[in-house]
Amino acid sequence: GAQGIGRAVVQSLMQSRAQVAVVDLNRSCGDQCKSELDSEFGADCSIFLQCDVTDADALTAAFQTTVDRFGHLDIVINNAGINEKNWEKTIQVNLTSVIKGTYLGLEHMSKEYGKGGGSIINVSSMAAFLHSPHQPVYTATKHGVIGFSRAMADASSLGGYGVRINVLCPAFVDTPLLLSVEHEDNMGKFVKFKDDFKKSMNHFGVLKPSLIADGMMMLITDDTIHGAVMKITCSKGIHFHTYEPMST
Ligand SMILES: NC(=O)C1=CN([C@@H]2O[C@H](COP(=O)(O)OP(=O)(O)OC[C@H]3O[C@@H](n4cnc5c(N)ncnc54)[C@H](O)[C@@H]3O)[C@@H](O)[C@H]2O)C=CC1
Ligand SMILES: CCCCCC(=O)/C=C/[C@H]1[C@H](O)CC(=O)[C@@H]1CCCCCCC(=O)O
Repeated sequence: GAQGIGRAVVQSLMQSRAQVAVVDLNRSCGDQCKSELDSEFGADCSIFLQCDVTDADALTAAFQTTVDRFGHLDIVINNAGINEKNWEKTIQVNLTSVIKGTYLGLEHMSKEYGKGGGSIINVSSMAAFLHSPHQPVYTATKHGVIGFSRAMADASSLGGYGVRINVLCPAFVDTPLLLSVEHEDNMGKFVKFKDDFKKSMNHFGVLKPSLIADGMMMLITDDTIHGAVMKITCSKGIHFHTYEPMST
């Protein structure tokens, strides 16, 4: 992502000397992000690829271009997310493309395909734990991201893929997406519940994107974390959801 949480994560990755492909639909935002990264880190360390993640062929090509450019892939972050107005599109961006991005990540990183392993982080939301009348389909997609990622993490363990798969669930974060909740263009008919949403935001507080980047870097660098669901909230900071162990 070229803005919001994605932009903060790119900054942290590049400060840690990673080479990064920024994939985003928004060309002007992507161009601006790329030129900022070039000034700070040099032009060879990043590429911007304009891509609609719901276009399966374009997403496949973006992965291939990245591998062609940098030689291999170690980390995939499926971060793109939109709000509610067009519910089918919301499912395509928030869930279908996360699944597609995970499968493409495995094609390029899994030991099953003779690759060297890696790490995938799928971005969900605290909306997966505390549902909201303001965003029913957004909420459903974020539940879906967790279910899919946990099951894939188990598949990766059992299949010896060598790829860690984790989920990150932020509460409210100060990004352009958060401002979108005031607009009918993004929320559709649920915009009328915006006062409720704002009340919840005032109550729980709003996080800085840099804290989400810190959580993301923990998931990337700690190779003991696999199949985990990280939550980030104002009240508890970075922490993990605990699940009942599965009965056998
Ligand atoms: N901001 C918040 O309060 C929270 C955000 N999240 C999640 O974090 C993720 C990032 O959100 P933010 O940075 O806040 O949003 P944002 O709107 O600031 O950034 C999202 C980026 O995704 C890109 N994007 C949207 N549709 C796309 C598509 N079809 N193809 C490619 N790129 C596309 C946008 O151009 C934008 O640059 C999302 O999955 C969101 O659901 C989760 C919890 C809280
Ligand atoms: C519109 C995009 C931003 C979406 C932010 C988000 O994911 C919001 C989730 C809220 C959901 O809609 C209803 C809520 O209550 C969620 C936020 C909850 C934050 C909980 C923090 C708890 C704590 O501090 O302990």
